[in-house]
Amino acid sequence: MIKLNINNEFSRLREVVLGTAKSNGPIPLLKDAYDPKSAEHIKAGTYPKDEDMVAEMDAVAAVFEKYNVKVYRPKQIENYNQIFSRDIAFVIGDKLIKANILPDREKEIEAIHHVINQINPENIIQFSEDVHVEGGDVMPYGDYIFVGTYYGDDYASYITARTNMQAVEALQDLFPNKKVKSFSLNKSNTIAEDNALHLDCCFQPIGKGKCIIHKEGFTEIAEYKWLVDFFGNENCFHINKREMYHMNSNIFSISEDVIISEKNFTRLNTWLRSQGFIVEEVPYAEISKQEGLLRCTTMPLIRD
Ligand SMILES: NC(=O)NCCC[C@H](N)C(=O)O
Repeated sequence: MIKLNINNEFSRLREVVLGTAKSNGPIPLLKDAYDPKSAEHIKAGTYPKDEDMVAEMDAVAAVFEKYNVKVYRPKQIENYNQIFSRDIAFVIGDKLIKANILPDREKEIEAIHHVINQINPENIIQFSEDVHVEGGDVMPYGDYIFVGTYYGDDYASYITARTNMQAVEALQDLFPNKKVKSFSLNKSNTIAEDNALHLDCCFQPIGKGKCIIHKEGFTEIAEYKWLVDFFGNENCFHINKREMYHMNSNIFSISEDVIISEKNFTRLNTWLRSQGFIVEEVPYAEISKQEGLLRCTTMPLIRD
């Protein structure tokens, strides 16, 4: 049995699901892209190749091995994108919530049944169909659960809006003892620099009471300020539009002190080291072309 335990983004990691890039199938048609950064690379002829992404994910697997973290991989579905495990399900406390994900991605969950079968069925939750939620938008933080969403009436017109207010309510009902705090994120179906696809694309708490944050990711300045006050401005690493585009907030913590980060994130990695973090650098620039990075490709099951 897997004894789920996740209450934040940075306690010592013990077990995790890491996606796979082995068989993504042919380059998608532009009309089938569901995020603007993938679309940009389809148009430019620079869409990432499976073998390059496999090599990048192998580098992450090697870091997990170094830190004795148990890694589960999805079973292969031929010609299907299974890179971003984060979004298909997520763990809060001892519960695994199966995401009601974008229909284009709904087969991904089938490929982790060998993991789900090892979890007490009482701890597996599936919300009703009207509840849209993807794991990239959900972050437990002690007594809080932070949730990225989009408040606009035009929610349905954004393929980049993946978590609705029904999800915020459903999470509050499921965890009555936690404070569920929602954040409305700026969306763009066409311009990647203006699109905070998920909360983890513009914000992430890390160890030592710090966080990474991108102001323009938030539609409500008051909600952005709430986070800055909550962490304290001196503990916030502010990233600009370009850094958000490259997904600097989407690194991944193995513990309070150890962070896996992309090797080209020079400004971020220098700051992290200056704050006493150990930074394990990996190449992830090819994965990044699909508008996801390290947090997106991992789904933690057990932290201390
Ligand atoms: N948590 C995340 O931000 N996941 C990235 C998902 C990227 C994928 N191209 C998508 O649009 O669903």
